[in-house]
This record gives sequence, C-alpha cells and structure tokens, in this order.
Amino acid sequence: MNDVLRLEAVGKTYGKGGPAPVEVLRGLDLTVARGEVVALVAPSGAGKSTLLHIAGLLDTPDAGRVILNGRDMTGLPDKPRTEARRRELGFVYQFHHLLPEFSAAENIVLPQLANGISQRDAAARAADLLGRVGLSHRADHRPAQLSGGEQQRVAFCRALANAPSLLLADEPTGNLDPETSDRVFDMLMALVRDTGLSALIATHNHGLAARMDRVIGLNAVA
Ligand SMILES: Nc1ncnc2c1ncn2[C@@H]1O[C@H](COP(=O)(O)OP(=O)(O)OP(=O)(O)O)[C@@H](O)[C@H]1O
Repeated sequence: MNDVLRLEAVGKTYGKGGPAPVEVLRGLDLTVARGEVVALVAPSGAGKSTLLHIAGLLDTPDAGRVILNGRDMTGLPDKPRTEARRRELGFVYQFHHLLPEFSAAENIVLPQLANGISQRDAAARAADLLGRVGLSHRADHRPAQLSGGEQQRVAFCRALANAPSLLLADEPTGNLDPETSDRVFDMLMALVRDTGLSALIATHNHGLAARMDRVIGLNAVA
C-alpha cells in the first residue's frame, strides 16, 4: 500500500440528467505515492477544484473510485468520510480561512481538540509547527495582525495540525506577490518534507510546479 491516494477512472458531470449537464472529469486516473509531492497544473475551468474536492472527500464522483490509504472511500456514508477527512487529510486554499477571533496558535490548536488531542499536546504541536515556519513570535497574534504571507504560513500549520497523511492544496500561494509566494512556498515544501507528508498541490505557476516531484496536467474534457 504505497499510494496514499489513488483515483481510478474518476468521472464527474455536474447537473447530470438535467437540461445543461457539464462534464468536467472523464476516466481520470491519478496516484500520489507515500512521501510524494505532485503538482496539478490545469487551465482555468479544467476541473482542478472539482478534482481536489473529490480527492478531499468533499464531493463524490459519479464514476470511478477514490482510494485513500488503501481504503475505498467511494460510496461510504458521510460519517466515515468526515472522519477520514479530519484524520488523514489537510487542506490549504488560496485564501487562509483562519478564524479571525482566534490567535495563530489557537487556530492550530482547535482542529486538534476536535480530534480528541489534549490541550497540552495540541499547544505543544502548535508551537512546534509555528517554530518551523519562523512564526513563534506571532503565536498570540490574530490573523488580521499578520501579513498575507504570515497568514498563509499559519494556514499551512493548521493543515498539518492533525498530522495528516495527505495535503491537498489549491493555489496555496496564489494570493501572494511573486517574491513572497516563492519564500512561502519554500516553507511549505520544507514542512512537507520534514514531516514526510504527501501532497497534491494545484497551481498555475509552472515555476513552482517544476519544484515538485511530478507534474500532472489536467485538460478540459470537452
Ligand atoms: N456546481 C456546478 N454546477 C455546474 N457546473 C459547475 C459546478 N461547479 C463547477 N462547474 C463547472 O465545472 C468546470 C470545472 O470547474 P472547477 O471549479 O473544477 O475548475 P477549476 O479548474 O478549478 O477552475 P479555476 O482554476 O478557474 O478555479 C467549470 O466549467 C465550471 O463552470
């Protein structure tokens, strides 16, 4: 079981059976091996978000299978899918989506408490992660008090809070200026490598994609 994620012949059509169906994915095969960082490069509208939602168990394909850590997740009820999402997956988006009323550290502690980790262990992990991205001195600041790059670094730490096996990221540095994007991306890669995480990272940036282990292109179906 060396693949963390395996998508087999995945298909997705929005509005199937309706007057204006939109076929987005057809017969898509994709694997992410343990410890591998894969870039997903796709033109706008090709179905990158759809694919990440399916891989992230937030949406279901209407054909094919989604296998996460050797377990076929296709057709499972919501409860085990939600559980797997909370324990095995980490998410980073273009915008940080941090909780504004909580500090950087609290934003990393809260998802751990939801998974039954003790306050003490959660706080220690948050401190460790913030240290790895050079933000120990910002632990008690709220998101609005942080720069865009700092907010995104906290979002990376939050995604890793529960030690997932797979990170799914949608344009994780797309909201930052090119120089900050490069620096913050380096930190994300260091975090991923240090923790032995696997990742599927969608980006329009070919320079960033070239720094990952493998690049997968996604073309529009129609
Ligand atoms: N709920 C929906 N109903 C109908 N069509 C949809 C729905 N969601 C997405 N689509 C269509 O599916 C296609 C793929 O959308 P998706 O958001 O996956 O693309 P994307 O590659 O992430 O694009 P971008 O880079 O612009 O975010 C688009 O043509 C979009 O209009």
